[in-house]
Amino acid sequence: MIDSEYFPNGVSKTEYLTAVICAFGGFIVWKVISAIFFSPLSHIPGPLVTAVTPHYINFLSALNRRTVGTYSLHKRYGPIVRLSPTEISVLSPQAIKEVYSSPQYTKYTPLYSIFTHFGAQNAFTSCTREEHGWRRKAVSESYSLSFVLKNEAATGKVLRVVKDYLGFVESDRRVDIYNANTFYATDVVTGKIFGSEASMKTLVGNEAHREIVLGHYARTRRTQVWMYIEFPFIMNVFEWVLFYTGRIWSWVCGEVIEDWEMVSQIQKWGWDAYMNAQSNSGEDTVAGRLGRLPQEGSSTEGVWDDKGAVSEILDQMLAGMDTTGDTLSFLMYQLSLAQSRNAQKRLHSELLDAFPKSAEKSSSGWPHSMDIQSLPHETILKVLNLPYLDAVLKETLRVYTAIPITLPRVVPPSTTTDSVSGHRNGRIVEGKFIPAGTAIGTLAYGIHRDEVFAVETGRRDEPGDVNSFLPERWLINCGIEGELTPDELAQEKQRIRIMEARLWAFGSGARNCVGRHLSILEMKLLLATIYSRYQTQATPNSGIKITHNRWNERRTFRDVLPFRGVDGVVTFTPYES
Ligand code: HEM
Repeated sequence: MIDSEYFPNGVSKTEYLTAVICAFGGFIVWKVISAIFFSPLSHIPGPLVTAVTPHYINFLSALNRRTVGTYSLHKRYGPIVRLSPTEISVLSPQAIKEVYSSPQYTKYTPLYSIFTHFGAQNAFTSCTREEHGWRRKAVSESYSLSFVLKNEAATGKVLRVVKDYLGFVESDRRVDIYNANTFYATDVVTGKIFGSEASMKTLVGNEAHREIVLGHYARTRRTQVWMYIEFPFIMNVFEWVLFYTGRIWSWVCGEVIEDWEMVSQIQKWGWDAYMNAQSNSGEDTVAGRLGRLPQEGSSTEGVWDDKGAVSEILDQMLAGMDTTGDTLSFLMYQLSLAQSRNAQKRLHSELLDAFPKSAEKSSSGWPHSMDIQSLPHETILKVLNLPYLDAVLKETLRVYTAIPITLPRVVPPSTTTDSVSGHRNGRIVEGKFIPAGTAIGTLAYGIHRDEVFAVETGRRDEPGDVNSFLPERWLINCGIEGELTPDELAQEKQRIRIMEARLWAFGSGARNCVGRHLSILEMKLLLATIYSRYQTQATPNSGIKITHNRWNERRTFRDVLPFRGVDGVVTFTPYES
């Protein structure tokens, strides 16, 4: 009889099990050691755990701490840091130039592909230079500085929405600025795309439009976007299951579910507005231009159908709504805090000096009177060049940049061998060889905390370190009056030029923000109108019931929450006339 504790060859089961466990353990140890010492990214500085697994950075994402966590790693390990076995982060002007100025670094698709609409690519999501170039060419003219400022009708469209904003504030001077500013940015960008008549009218109280916008930013939607970014595989499987369940349902019940019926409210609105814009061709709008493209044959390199055009339009709409809305909210909230009282006073004085109340001195009565539909070109240029207004906006874009996260690209292959390292098939970034296929990116949050932004004001109540909000750092001699020698003046100008070159809120290279001129114009026109008329004051814990408190709802997509925990209500008090 054979003892059940032993195999026929005499080896005990315990010995056998021990051998299997040891072999498995050895395999794991070998995998870990080889990942740490021999993997393609093992020579990149970073915590050991990031050489072995992507779960460290995924864990930070789950805690809403990816951006600040990556920045801390840079502070510890320097300008290049490994985030996972297949991803690195870089933080230097040279690396930005290498990665974002070269069209060979393509976009990293798991992040960008969630911004496609109706299954069609657009300028933002297209990956390679070939896919992107012709789309970008087709849209960029409508957003160039000269086109945005082209005529009084173009700027008049923005002013009409500024007037609606004033009406919104006048109806209740305690304003949930998050909603107000998202509404404002939405009405402006849809006015630009579809024309004033066909735009969204959220500020003047169109409830259906408000519901669409707020629904788009509701917590569930944000979580969904976050899931797509962090767990693309799970979400793709989920989508696949949903798609085939729909097909089986159609087959069993005979009820056909069209693909477009599964799209969101805002996508449906964009589709209808685009179709209407094609039949109302009177106004020169972005939608009208895009609709005409295929017939005019302007896009020779690519094929443009209705789905492609609507995808492009939705991309512009969504890219222009919360970026601009959030920037305005951060700026207004910061100015409304007690510590910014002087900044607000200074802005008000600058506006009154530039546009005195007496109508004959002011070019049109604006900003004190809104009985106008457009402003002369010189007035617009004057607004754009007001130094303190400009400084406040730049400082907001620096400290509270609306897209602080890593913008990922993929390292391209190379055809030549690097003469210094002898490596093939990859690129040298920050002096290190990075193999082709590695995800690489930088984050504005970190770039904007570089020492070049630090200033010495000499005042204890105005710390000039990189984390404080100090618009004065963008002014010559930090706005402190006094004579400067020619050398000192030249140094100051150089200091500001360097800071301007580092400001990365709108990205850089061929994929930079197409809407930045529109965005700056709309923000400055609104801010000039508001701060020449009103004092604003933050009212934390206002007790106002806010149905969609987006302030607290933001997930990792923008994981830096400057004003966490406050309800975002600001009181507008008119200055004595
Ligand atoms: C404060 C406001 C804004 C900020 C901070 C901002 C920021 C950015 C950034 C950083 C990028 C580059 C993304 C990347 O490289 O992956 C970008 C791209 C883009 N933005 Fe903006 N944006 C703003 C407003 C707008 C507005 C008003 C529009 C309206 C048209 C817009 C449309 C776009 C589009 C279409 C792209 C993709 C460009 C391309 O890939 O060719 N943005 N934006």
